Amino acid sequence: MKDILIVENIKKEYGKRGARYEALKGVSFKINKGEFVGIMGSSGAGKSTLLNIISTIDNQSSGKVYINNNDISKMNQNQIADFRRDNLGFVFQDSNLLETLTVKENIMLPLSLKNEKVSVIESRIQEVAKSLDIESILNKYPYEISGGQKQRGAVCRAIITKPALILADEPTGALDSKSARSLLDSFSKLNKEDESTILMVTHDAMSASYCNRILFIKDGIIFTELVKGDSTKEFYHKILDTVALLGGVDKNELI
Ligand SMILES: Nc1ncnc2c1ncn2[C@@H]1O[C@H](COP(=O)(O)OP(=O)(O)OP(=O)(O)O)[C@@H](O)[C@H]1O
Repeated sequence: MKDILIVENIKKEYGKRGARYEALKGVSFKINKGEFVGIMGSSGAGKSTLLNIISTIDNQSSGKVYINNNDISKMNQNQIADFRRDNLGFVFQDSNLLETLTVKENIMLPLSLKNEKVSVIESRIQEVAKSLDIESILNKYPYEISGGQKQRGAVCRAIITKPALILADEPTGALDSKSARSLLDSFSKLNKEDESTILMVTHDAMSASYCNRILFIKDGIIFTELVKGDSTKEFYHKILDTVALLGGVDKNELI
C-alpha cells in the first residue's frame, strides 16, 4: 500500500525563550493512498497547527513530513508553491470562491494557472461538476448559489488537479445538516470511486463517522485512534464516547 502522507515525530513550538508553548509534542502517523482519515480533538489540541504544517503553510520546529514521497522541508518557497498546487487540494469551512468569477471560472483557476490546454480544462470541469452534481450552476456567481452548492464548488476546485491529498478543515462547519451530509456523501464517493485520499479536521461526530479512521489529538499528541468496522452506527457511537473521554463535548448534548 502506498503511503501518501508520512508524519514523523512532528513538534511545534510557538513563542520565544521564556514564553515557549509546545503545541505539538511529537506526532507521528501515516496515511495510505485511498484512505479517508479524520482528525478530532478539543479546542486548542493542535489540529490546525498540524494541518497547517501538512499544508506547507507553516513549518514544524522538528520532525519530518513526506507527501507523495517528497520531503517538504527541503523545498524552497517557489518549489513549495508548485508542489502545493500540483499535489494538494484544500477545502475550508468557507468556500473562499472568488465572488467576481463564475463557479466554473473558480473551479478552472488551478488548471488555468498551470496553463493547461482549454480542451483538457473543459473536459475535467464537466467530469468534476458531474461528480459533485453542480453542472446546472456552473455559470452562476457565488452570490447566486447556496452555501452547500458553494462548498461543492470548492471541492470541485480542490480536486480539479487530481491532487494526491485532499486537506479539509471543518468543511461542513458552516452548513446545515442536509447540505453537510450531501458534501460528506461527495467526499465518500470521491474516496471510494476515485481512490482520493482525504484528511479532514472536524469537531462533528456525524461528519467524522464518514471517515475510515479517526486520529484523536489531545494536548499536542495523538491520544488514540479509531478504525471503522462494518457498522457506521457503531463507529459513530465510539466516536462520541472518545470525544466525551477527551472532555470536549458532553455526549448527551450530541444525541
Ligand atoms: N501563532 C501562535 N502563537 C502562539 N500559540 C499558538 C499559535 N497558534 C496556535 N497556538 C496555540 O497552540 C495550541 C494549539 O492550537 P491549534 O489552533 O492548533 O488548536 P486546534 O486544535 O486547531 O483548536 P480549535 O479547534 O479551537 O481550532 C493552542 O494552545 C493555541 O493557543
